[in-house]
Amino acid sequence: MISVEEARRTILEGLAPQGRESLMLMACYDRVLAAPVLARRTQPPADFSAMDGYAIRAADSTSPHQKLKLAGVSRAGAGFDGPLPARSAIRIFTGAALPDGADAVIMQEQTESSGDQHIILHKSVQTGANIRRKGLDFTIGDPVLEVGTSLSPRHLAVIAAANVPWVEVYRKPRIGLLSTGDELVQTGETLGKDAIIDSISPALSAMIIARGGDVVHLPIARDQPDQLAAAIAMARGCDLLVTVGGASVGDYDLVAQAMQDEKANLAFWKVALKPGKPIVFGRLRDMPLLGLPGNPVSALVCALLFLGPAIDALAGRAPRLPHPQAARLAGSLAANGPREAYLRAVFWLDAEGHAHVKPLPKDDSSVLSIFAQANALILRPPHAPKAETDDPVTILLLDQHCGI
Ligand SMILES: Nc1nc2c(c(=O)[nH]1)N[C@H]1C(S)=C(S)[C@@H](COP(=O)(O)OP(=O)(O)OC[C@H]3O[C@@H](n4cnc5c(N)ncnc54)[C@H](O)[C@@H]3O)O[C@H]1N2
Ligand code: MOO
Repeated sequence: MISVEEARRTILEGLAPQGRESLMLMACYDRVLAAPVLARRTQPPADFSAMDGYAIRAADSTSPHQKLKLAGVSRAGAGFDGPLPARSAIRIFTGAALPDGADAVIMQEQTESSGDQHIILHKSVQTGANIRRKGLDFTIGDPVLEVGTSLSPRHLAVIAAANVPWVEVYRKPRIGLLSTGDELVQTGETLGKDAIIDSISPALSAMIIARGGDVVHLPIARDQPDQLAAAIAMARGCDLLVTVGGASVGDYDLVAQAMQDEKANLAFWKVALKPGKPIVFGRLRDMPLLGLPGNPVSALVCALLFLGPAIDALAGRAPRLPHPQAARLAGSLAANGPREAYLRAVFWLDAEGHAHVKPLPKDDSSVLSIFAQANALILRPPHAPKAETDDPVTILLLDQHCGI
């Protein structure tokens, strides 16, 4: 059995974006840049006022109560035409271009109108006061964003300001999703005596979308080699095929077998992890295949630890994992066995901001109702000794960011 870390490294090593496309800016939210964004204009395009007030020569403000003639107006989008006349001021508004010859803006609160087309200055101002210089933000040709940036609203703002309407992004990874098992039916279908509802596909489907992939839904494959082979064949063109169930050693657990039959390159089929020991990874011809275990909690914990980072790598992002955090244990834990364990738990902050975590009961990998109450996992290294109330433990938060 290999470690969680080694398994993740093996999965990620061969994964990279499989294509790129040019998209309209407004369609780029949460996509990943495949080329740097270069500014197609200078921003601001000229020296602009940062305040409502008067454009002046700073030298005219040095003597107290200086009176200046009002020579015109400069508004955002409609600047004053011509140079600033001597011993004059131009009424100027925030975002308006500075007239030639002016080298400062005095805020209107620091002036007073004398009622005869003149103003009186109540303060002296320095050269450059309240001016946003041309190119303060960026200059034409400047790289404003780098390859690999995950585009959030603030990134869209700078791309728009740089006058870039089309953006080069990586194509979304296509993730095939294939559940296996004779017992499986879909939610809402008529239930046979031994039926189990496929609860994992809807969860993984949501996670794939949340992590930036497109889901290719494949039909449930029954526990027969030819059915599984047919379903796998339908996944052609996917960037990654995820199978669920059939990853263990039972007579009807066919995923590793199918990979051997197809002469796939099988990298591993067991990881020292609890829950989630039977997890398969390999390559079928050119397509990577991640075989998740069928127990629902195991499948979702494996998705968090392996599938999420794999989608990130295929999408061109740095692989994301929940950040480990320290918390005080509220309860007790038995010594851990040889597998790295992830225990369902509830985390909270007390009034002083200290983190606490309480392990949840029924730690069986089929029990979804408890997993649904958890907001954290306690991470137990292999062979961790038993732990008691107030002992420090490491937790991972199950927040929106991880997609589970
Ligand atoms: N002799 C051994 N038996 C098992 C081992 C082992 O090492 N030796 N490992 C156990 C562990 S750990 C797990 S986890 C499971 C994983 O088994 P499989 O990946 O082969 O999954 P199945 O046998 O197909 O199903 C297990 C369980 O999960 C239910 N299931 C399957 N798919 C879904 C789905 N899409 N939605 C909801 N529930 C699903 C299925 O009905 C079974 O109850 O193997 C242990 N056995
Ligand atoms: O993945 Mo299995 O949980 O370890 O039940």
